[in-house]
Order: sequence, then C-alpha cells, then structure tokens
Amino acid sequence: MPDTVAATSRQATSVSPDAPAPVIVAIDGPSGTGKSSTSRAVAAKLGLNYLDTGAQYRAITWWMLKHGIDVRDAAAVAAAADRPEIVSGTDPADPTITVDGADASGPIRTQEVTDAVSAVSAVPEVRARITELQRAIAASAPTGIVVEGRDIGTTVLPDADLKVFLTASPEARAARRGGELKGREGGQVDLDATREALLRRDAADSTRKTSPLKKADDAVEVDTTELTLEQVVECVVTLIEEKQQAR
Ligand SMILES: Nc1ncnc2c1ncn2[C@@H]1O[C@H](COP(=O)(O)OP(=O)(O)OP(=O)(O)O)[C@@H](O)[C@H]1O
Ligand SMILES: Nc1ccn([C@H]2C[C@H](O)[C@@H](COP(=O)(O)O)O2)c(=O)n1
Repeated sequence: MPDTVAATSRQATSVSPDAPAPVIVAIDGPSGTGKSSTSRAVAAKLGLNYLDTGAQYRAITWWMLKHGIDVRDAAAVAAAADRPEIVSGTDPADPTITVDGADASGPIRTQEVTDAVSAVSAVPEVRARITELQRAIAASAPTGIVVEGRDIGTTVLPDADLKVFLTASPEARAARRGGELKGREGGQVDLDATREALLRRDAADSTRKTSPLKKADDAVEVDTTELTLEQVVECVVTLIEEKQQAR
C-alpha cells in the first residue's frame, strides 16, 4: 500500500473496562526547547504512548528528497503528499518511524532533511495528510498519549486535556543542540551558527500560513532555560496529575 499514509501505532496495551478515559497531552514549542526528551520521559513515567510529529514531517521530507521532488516547488510537493506510507511506532521506550516499510529514523536526522523540512511542512496538503495521521494515532492510544510538535495544541488536538508550550533562550537551546552534535559527530561545534540555524527554522515555522508554530491560548508556558530535564519532566507530570484529579 505504498500510496497511502497509514495510521498505525505499534504499541499494544490492554485496558480494563473501568479504566479512566485516555489522557491527551499536547506539547509544543520552538526547536531545542526539550519537547522530545520531555514528552518521551513523561509518557514512559505515566504509561502513555508518545508521538514525535516532527519525525513525521522529517519522514515525508526525506521521501520527497529521495524521489527527486524539488522541495521549493510547493505544487510538486503538494501533488506527491499522499504517496509515502509513513508509520509511527509510539512506544516511548522505542519510538520508531518507517517510510514505505523502511526504517527512516537515521536518514530523517541528516542536515539535508533539517534544511528542507520547514519548506515541506509549510505545504497545506502535507499538513492535512500528516494531521489526519496524527489524529488517528492519538484516537487509538489506549491509556492516552503525549504528542509533541509545533501545532498540536492549536490545530491537531485542540481539545487536549493538557497543553504545554516549552520555551528556552536561544543560547540555552544552541548549547543543548551543540552538545548533541558534538556527541554524534565529535570535533568543534560553532554555537553561533547553531543558534542562527535554530532561529531561522523557528522563523520559518512561525510565519507559515497554515498552522504556524504558536502557543495555544490555553497552554501552560514553561521556560526551561534554567531547568534540568528532570525538573521539566516533573513539572509536566504534576500538571497532568492535577488535570486527572480535576476530572
Ligand atoms: N531542560 C533541559 N536541560 C538541559 N538539556 C536539555 C533539557 N531539555 C532537553 N535537553 C537536551 O536538549 C537537546 C534537545 O532536546 P529535544 O530534542 O528534546 O528538543 P526538541 O524541542 O524536541 O527539539 P526539536 O524541535 O528540534 O526536535 C537534547 O540533547 C536534550 O537532551
Ligand atoms: N507539529 C509539527 C512538528 C514539526 N513540524 C515541522 C517544523 C519543524 O522545523 C520540523 C522538524 O521538527 P523537529 O524534528 O525539529 O521537532 O517539522 C511542524 O511543522 N509541525
């Protein structure tokens, strides 16, 4: 079925009939604010599924590049938007992503994909396709899900039980990303260039017409600049537990 985007979650969990309703958590924010690390850890702690929506936009971008589609040509991208089959595995202990059956977790993290992803994800046909997939995955999570991205609270899951918007100073974000790059590639990392690249991507993602990066009016903003990852995780877990107690 190569010409469809499949709605598939690979984590099977059994739920008793009197279990509480699934909890839906939306975590948004700019690049490098800690969305993926926080969401994964929170989901693991609370026994929820986890969805990295950036990975899905990266996956469709990788497919476009692999198939020779000019990612600056919005009409060409739109025409191909429904062709790749993208499958996300939502176990926080082992999140996976495949494109047309092939593991895409490595290729989607290349610089080529990072440089092209904002252009591809700005195309409305791409967003419609991926949003549909995200909603289907969220609706099928047995105990609930933590979904992280840029437009989850505003567009994908506007009725989420909790919305969190993570922020951090550009310097802190560049230092975090720099640490990651150093660990992966070794050598010296230019923190100024890393910071500029983050800000460029944020600007592109915040100014696109269709569901730009934006804090939802009812989201709780958490500035992570001075917080450890463990503190951010604790903060989000507490917010979820408060919501669950209030139900
Ligand atoms: N509070 C924190 N303090 C220090 N480092 C952190 C914190 N939160 C996350 N990190 C580290 O910062 C890096 C970026 O985090 P992460 O990938 O979770 O951010 P992100 O918001 O998902 O980024 P992107 O949107 O670009 O995918 C990772 O190396 C992560 O371990
Ligand atoms: N909900 C989302 C998630 C991601 N994107 C786009 C914009 C990002 O620059 C890109 C990659 O995301 P990352 O892996 O850095 O989290 O994907 C989006 O438009 N909407």
